Amino acid sequence: MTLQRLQINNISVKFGGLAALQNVSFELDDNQLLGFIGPNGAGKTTLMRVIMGMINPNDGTVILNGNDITHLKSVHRIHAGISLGQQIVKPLRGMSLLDNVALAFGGNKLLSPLKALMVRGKSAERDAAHEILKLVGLGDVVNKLPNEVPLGFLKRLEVARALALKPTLLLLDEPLAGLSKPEAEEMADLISGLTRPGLSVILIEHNLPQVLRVCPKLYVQANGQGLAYGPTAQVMADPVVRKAYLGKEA
Ligand SMILES: Nc1ncnc2c1ncn2[C@@H]1O[C@H](COP(=O)(O)OP(=O)(O)OP(=O)(O)O)[C@@H](O)[C@H]1O
Repeated sequence: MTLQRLQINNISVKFGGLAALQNVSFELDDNQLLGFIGPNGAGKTTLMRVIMGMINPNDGTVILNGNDITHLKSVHRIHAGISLGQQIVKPLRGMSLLDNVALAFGGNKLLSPLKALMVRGKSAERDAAHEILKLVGLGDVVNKLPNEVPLGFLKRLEVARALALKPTLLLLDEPLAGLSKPEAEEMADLISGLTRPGLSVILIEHNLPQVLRVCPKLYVQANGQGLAYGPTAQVMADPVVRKAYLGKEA
């Protein structure tokens, strides 16, 4: 199944007295790469967690392909085609890069991570994991342990693990953070290349030059509120965005 449409409708989230998200709305169709930007504390990660089912919103709905998934558990959202690459990479340190991906690959079929561990040896899954690692440029280091490779590789591994769940909607939370300029450029190209009919990507990033280079569409948020959404050039020309996000009007 491909992504027909993700609809975020008036989502609000409160953490105690703090309104982390206030009436946030946007839509995403298939084969789109949406850059999701905003200053620190804007609520970007919170919104990704709402889409992934890790946080229950106080108000609003998340609609996937016409179905209300607002209160669906994360595991069922994974089965429905949503996957998340997290900001802080947490590979299983005692396992090779290949096994890290093979394990995630089993995880899209099983409800229990423990059961997924038991299928990690299956050769079909290891073969598929190898293909995914090649896709993210890690084909030559599949047998290395996470501690033996640089952060740039671990960021790619996180993308590979998210891809192993066979998503139609991939959420990536700051995949360029901590990378050098050339590494960030390569990663941005990699992400842009992943987007195709059958896979849409939401890219949360602080690296504005790379976001502007590869994302045809942007969603901008500040202080828990959506500021602008649309084609990149149009959004970046919006005086509200320039003032609130970039700190200047012209
Ligand atoms: N579990 C939580 N409990 C309480 N407050 C939280 C929690 N998670 C996030 N917040 C607060 O909600 C606000 C939005 O945080 P969030 O991490 O979503 O922002 P962000 O845009 O992803 O920021 P950054 O770019 O710094 O990662 C912040 O003020 C943050 O401190």
